[in-house]
Amino acid sequence: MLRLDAVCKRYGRGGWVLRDVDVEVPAGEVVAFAGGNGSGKSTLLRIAVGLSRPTRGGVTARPPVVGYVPDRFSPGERMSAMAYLTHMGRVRGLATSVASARAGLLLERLALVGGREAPLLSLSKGNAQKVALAQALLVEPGLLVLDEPWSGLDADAHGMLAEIMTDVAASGGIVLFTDHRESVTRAQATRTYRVGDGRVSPRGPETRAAAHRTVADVVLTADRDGRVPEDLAWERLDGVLAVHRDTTGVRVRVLRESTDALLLAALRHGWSVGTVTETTTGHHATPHATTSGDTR
Ligand SMILES: Nc1ncnc2c1ncn2[C@@H]1O[C@H](COP(=O)(O)OP(=O)(O)OP(=O)(O)O)[C@@H](O)[C@H]1O
Repeated sequence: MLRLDAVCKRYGRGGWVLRDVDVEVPAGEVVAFAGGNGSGKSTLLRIAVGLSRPTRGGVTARPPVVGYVPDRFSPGERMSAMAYLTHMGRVRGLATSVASARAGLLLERLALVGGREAPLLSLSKGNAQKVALAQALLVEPGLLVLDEPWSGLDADAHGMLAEIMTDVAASGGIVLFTDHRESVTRAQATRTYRVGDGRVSPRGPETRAAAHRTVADVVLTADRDGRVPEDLAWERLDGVLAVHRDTTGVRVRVLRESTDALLLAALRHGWSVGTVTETTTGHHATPHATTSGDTR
């Protein structure tokens, strides 16, 4: 649970950026804040994580472990991604060996390009973004806050990011993120708020259906007769949240309501269905249905 109560914010003597913002987020939710440039989204996130103080009102029930990825992470540091993350892990209370093992795993999962020993200042925007994300995940966060997290990330990392967000929510954490694209907020969030004119208001049908969302992890493999299936732009199919390709096939996380359409498309393109595992994201997330086997 995270609560923003009657939060108001102005910078100095400027106009009100946020006025009387009331937001209550139960554990297990992925919440999007959509709004135009300068509407106050970043301000809202900084208040939620505790980096900025509201002029009036307050934030209560913030989970103790917070991971934050700012909209821009451009460290002018010569130290490498590994050294930086290990150091940040130690700052967050991890032993050096645990911090460096965790850093290594995260950089591998996020597929940092250019090598983990490259100086931070030499990283591209997208790769720096991956380091910022790894930093936020060094200790499993109860609150993960991401400011425009998709900007600059490549397609593979898009899928991975969506998967990470779902994982945090599935283990009872809260995820807050901003994006100005409605298609993204609709696909990724369990509830969406619109930020504009200083106000933050709930939006869209997903808000009402929010509390528990069921997703399916679909494992697809090459057909048994050895025919090589056609690769699809899985990321573009309806309801797809994450895509992970490996040598044996592809794993796709998809909203339950879009699972049948995804399976149909896969079968039509020569894929074989390995397993379909459903998980409900929400407060008490449990895997609750599994089917397996060749469905052909
Ligand atoms: N530190 C600051 N000092 C003064 N004004 C600020 C500060 N940070 C933000 N603002 C102002 O507050 C308003 C909201 O900015 P904010 O960065 O929160 O918006 P945003 O919705 O995140 O925008 P964008 O989508 O362009 O990143 C803007 O008018 C901005 O100029």
